[in-house]
Formats: sequence, C-alpha cells, structure tokens
Amino acid sequence: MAAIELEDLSFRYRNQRGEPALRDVSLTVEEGEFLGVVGETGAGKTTLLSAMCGVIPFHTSGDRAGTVRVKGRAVEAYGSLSALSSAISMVLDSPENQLFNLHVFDEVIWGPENMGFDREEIIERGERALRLFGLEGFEDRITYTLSGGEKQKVAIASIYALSPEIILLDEPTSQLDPIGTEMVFEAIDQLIAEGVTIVMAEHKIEELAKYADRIAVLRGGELTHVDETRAFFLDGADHGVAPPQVTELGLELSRSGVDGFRIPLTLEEATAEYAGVLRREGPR
Ligand SMILES: Nc1ncnc2c1ncn2[C@@H]1O[C@H](COP(=O)(O)OP(=O)(O)OP(=O)(O)O)[C@@H](O)[C@H]1O
Repeated sequence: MAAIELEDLSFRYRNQRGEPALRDVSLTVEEGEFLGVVGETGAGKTTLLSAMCGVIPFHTSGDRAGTVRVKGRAVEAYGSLSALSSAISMVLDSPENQLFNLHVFDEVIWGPENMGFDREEIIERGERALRLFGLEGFEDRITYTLSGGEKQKVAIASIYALSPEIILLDEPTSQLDPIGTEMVFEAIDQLIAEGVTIVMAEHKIEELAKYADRIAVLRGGELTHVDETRAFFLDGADHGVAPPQVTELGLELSRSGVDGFRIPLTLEEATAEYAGVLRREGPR
C-alpha cells in the first residue's frame, strides 16, 4: 500500500491573493521511500507537507480540492491531527519552534505521554529514540543549551518516539552549519535504516543526491518534475534544478580534522566520491 497518495490536490490559503499555493498536484509516495522535494522560495513545499500531515485542513483552513490519503485512508477520516500523528508527523525547519520542554528526556517522551501510553512504554520509547540517534547521555541536558544540530536531532528523536511510519521534514537543516547539517543527515540515515517513509523539503541538493530515492520539483504550486534521483541528475531533463557541482561537492564533502575542523576534499577526491555515490545502484 502507498504511504501517501495525492490526487489533484489544490490549495489556497484563506487570505491568499494571486495564484493558489498548490495546483492539481498528484503524487504517490511508496512505503519506505525517501522523496526529496525541491523548489524556490514560495513554490509550495511547506504547503505540500502540511497537506500531507493534516496540518491542512485540521489546523490551517482555506480552499482545498482533490484528495490526500495516508496509508490508504483520507486525511479527514482520521478526525484530528493527533490521530494522524501516529501515522505521519512533521519536523519543522526551526527546532526552537518544536522543543517545548526544559530537559531532553522530557522532550523526547512528551509525545508518547500525550498519547496516553503506560509509564513503562513511555520510558522505553524515550530511551530507544535517544539510543537510535546517538543521544545517550543527553537525557538531563537543557534543550536550549544544545547546538542547532543537536536540537534538531532531539526534535527528530521526539517525532520518532511516536513511531510514525512516515516522517516529513521541512528544510530541517536550513538554519544549521555544515556540522549541524551532517548531524541531521546522520539521524535521517537512521530513519532510512528503520524503514521509515521520508518526505523532505530541502535546498541542499547535494545531500538529496546522496540520500533520496526520488526528487520532486515544485514550481509556482505545480509539480513539474518527479524522477528517481540518479535519472534526475544524469538524464539532463529540463527540470531547472542545477545538478550538484563538483566544486560545491568539494565544499560539501569534507572530513573532520582535529577538533572537528572541516577539511575540504580535493577536487579529485570529491569527483571520485560523487561518481562512487552514483555508481552504486543509485544514491541509495
Ligand atoms: N498562511 C498563509 N497565508 C497566505 N498565504 C500563504 C500562507 N502560507 C504560505 N502562503 C503562500 O503560499 C505560497 C506557498 O508557500 P510555501 O510556504 O508553501 O512555499 P515554500 O516552497 O515552502 O517556501 P520556502 O522555501 O520559502 O519555505 C507562497 O506564495 C506563500 O506566500
């Protein structure tokens, strides 16, 4: 069964003028897939993710047409955002907006507590989430003293503790430096290993090239292109997204030196590494 199905989805915010935020978007996300969503500012990425996870229509109203199904069931049929959250949940771009508790462990168990699990299950879920994302020892850390990357990892762990089968990430690295970005992608790697379905809006095309199974392009609210990642970059299709440049990769693909200081790879190393990524049976 598909994880998410969109059929002719259109949406206009209540106070929106001009073109609607989404126009006739049809798209299927398979179970266990990692779909990257790219597009310029205002293209509709956040709106698309909000419609997938039920923020639209449960939280944000407007004119909506078409259907959104999560695990074969229309989003409205779930009845509420919290009913949907055990199937699909979203990580926002700013961790500050989604960390509510003073201590890391309280943050991670906050969702399971609100779902009404018994105490043993709550603790088990919290510990498992911290273990999975390498956050053991962070239990008593004060959330606002964490680095940006650590905060975002805690945010992902907190969503993971709800065991949703589908996790949406809305530009989770947009406010992070390269080290923080790497932390987030390490966490995403864990989600992939756990078989979680992932939809991620992301500007860092090099990271999507490495991790995503398919890439979708939104432009002016329309889905203009969707393809398997390898074909997306190699087929030269006119999707308007610049392929990862080797020179950019030279900056992106860096390794840790002393005290975590980043050492850029040489151009030859970066080229070889990117070719290696593509040579494997696709990016993933
Ligand atoms: N609450 C709102 N009310 C009215 N219009 C909105 C609202 N939120 C978004 N929009 C408009 O809908 C369109 C799509 O916005 P959206 O935030 O989905 O784009 P985006 O691709 O996520 O952009 P960014 O990369 O800047 O986050 C834009 O024209 C935006 O101005």
